[in-house]
Formats: sequence, C-alpha cells, structure tokens
Amino acid sequence: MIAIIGAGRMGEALLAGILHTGRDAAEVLISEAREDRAAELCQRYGVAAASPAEAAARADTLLLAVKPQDMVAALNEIAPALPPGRLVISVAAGITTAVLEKHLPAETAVVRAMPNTPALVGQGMTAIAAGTHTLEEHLDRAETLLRSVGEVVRVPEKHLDAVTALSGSGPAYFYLVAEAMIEAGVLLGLPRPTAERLVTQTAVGSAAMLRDSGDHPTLLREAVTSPGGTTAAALRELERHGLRSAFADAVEAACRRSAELAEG
Ligand SMILES: NC(=O)C1=CN([C@@H]2O[C@H](COP(=O)(O)OP(=O)(O)OC[C@H]3O[C@@H](n4cnc5c(N)ncnc54)[C@H](OP(=O)(O)O)[C@@H]3O)[C@@H](O)[C@H]2O)C=CC1
Ligand SMILES: O=C(O)[C@@H]1CCC=N1
Repeated sequence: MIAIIGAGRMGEALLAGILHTGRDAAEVLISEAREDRAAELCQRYGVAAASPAEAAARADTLLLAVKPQDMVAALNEIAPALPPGRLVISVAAGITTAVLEKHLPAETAVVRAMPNTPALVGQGMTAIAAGTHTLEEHLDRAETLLRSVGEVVRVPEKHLDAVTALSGSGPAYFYLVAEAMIEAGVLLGLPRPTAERLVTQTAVGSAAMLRDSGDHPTLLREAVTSPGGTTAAALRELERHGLRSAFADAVEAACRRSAELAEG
C-alpha cells in the first residue's frame, strides 16, 4: 500500500502517474488537508482517503508531498503511528533527510526526492538521495515507484537544491518561454489559436530532438541558424537581452531559495 500525504498539485501528478501505470487504486491512499479536494480526487481516481496517522499505520511506503512549510507538522502527525520498517519518501523542496529523520522514529528509512509535474503524463524527471538508515533495497523501491512516472537519477543529497532549481522548477521556465513566444506571435498578427498551435508543436518537436537525436543542444541550434538568416537575427536579440545570464541568475535564485526552505 502506498499513501500520498498532501494531494496538491505535485501529489496529484504523482497519484495520476502511479495509477496510469496500472497500479490498483485499492493499493493507494491519499491524505489531504482540504476535504473538498480529497473528495474530488477520491472520485476522480477511485482511491480512498485517510488521516495522516491512518495512512502511516496502513501504508508500506509514504510519499510526502506537503509544502515545505507544512512538513514538520505533517511529520509530527505521522511519526507516532509509523510502524518500524516503513519507507518515507519526501518530495518537498529544501527539506533535508536530516530534518525528516529528526522528526520520525529512530532508524526510519527516508528518501528525499525531487520530481517535476510532467510526472502527470508519465514524463517526469526525478532525482533521489538516501538518508542515513536507507538501504539499497529502499532506494530500489523508491526508484521503481518514481520510475512509473518518468525517469529517475540518483544524486548525492548535496546536489538536490541544484536539481530542484533545474528540473524541479524547470517546467515553469519552459512554460514561460512558451507564453512569451505565443504573445510574440500574436503581436505579429497571428490568430491566438494559430500561435498556440505553432509554439506547442515546436516545443514538442524540439524536445523530441533534444532527447532522441543524441546531439548536443548547441549542434541542434546551429542546424536551425542559417548564415545571415532569420534565426541569427533573433538569437542576437536574445543574447543582447541577456538570456543566458538571466537563466544563470534565475536558477541560482531557485537553488538559494531551496536551501532557505530547509531553515523553515
Ligand atoms: N509543484 C511542483 O512542481 C513541485 C512541487 N514539489 C514539492 O511538492 C510539495 C507540494 O507542492 P505543491 O503540490 O505545489 O503544493 P500544494 O499546496 O498544491 O499541495 C500541498 C497539499 O498538501 C496539503 N496539506 C498540508 N498539510 C497537510 C497535512 N498535514 N496532511 C495532509 N495534507 C496536507 C495542502 O493543503 P492546504 O492547501 O490546505 O495547506 C495542499 O493541498 C512541496 O513540498 C514542493 O516543494 C516538488 C517538485 C515539483
Ligand atoms: O516552486 C517550488 O517551490 C516547487 C519546488 C520545485 C517546483 N515547485
């Protein structure tokens, strides 16, 4: 039995992804603070709801997806009901395995994970790191579970704030670029639905090339950039507006914020 504690946006993405891979809904519990949200998800996905303590007592694997600011309160709710031998996976930004272990019974196996919302469609990217009492078997279990919603990599925990800044928050950066491109198309007089369709399929096609061609992004970009052509004119403007340093600063800010969230 798996329990998802905190079924907000990320919790739902993981829930949908896990069920999509054929796991029986009777084997999944959700625990969600907002009752109307819990009822809606139970109806949509056919899972049952439980209190955090009941979920802790019944599930072998607990997936904690509450906001970092709510994590200690959630840990305090589940800790008294958690039998030995359970696996606790947290997806909260910034919350270290040391914090998780401090608020759980001694020797609890914890895994800190950083997924992203494309898990909802089975295209997530998750990085995982082990806690002090986490055995290979626990990491394998976490990896198998999270692989049901996309790709998984193992990283040392010291890299998880950077991972959070890059792939955890990353979908938002791509969506912002998509929004900006759609607006630029509308500015040039394209009907909005046409601009949306052009940008969406361009994003999908570019992502497929990035993943499947085996070529570095630089090579792919160069292949689009004809000498003296339109792309070179556009890229010069993006460089002039500091796109690369904007990304460097943005990702650094996200990494710093992730580290701050650990401090509560
Ligand atoms: N959104 C994303 O793309 C990603 C998010 N994450 C991490 O996932 C976590 C959740 O983020 P997100 O889904 O965006 O946030 P949400 O606020 O959408 O979801 C969290 C949910 O948990 C509920 N909740 C709070 N406390 C408890 C509790 N004790 N027991 C049960 N439910 C509780 C909240 O209710 P209420 O609103 O009433 O507080 C809310 O519905 C965060 O820690 C975030 O860092 C990780 C990777 C990506
Ligand atoms: O914005 C956040 O804090 C969370 C963590 C990564 C993505 N969303």
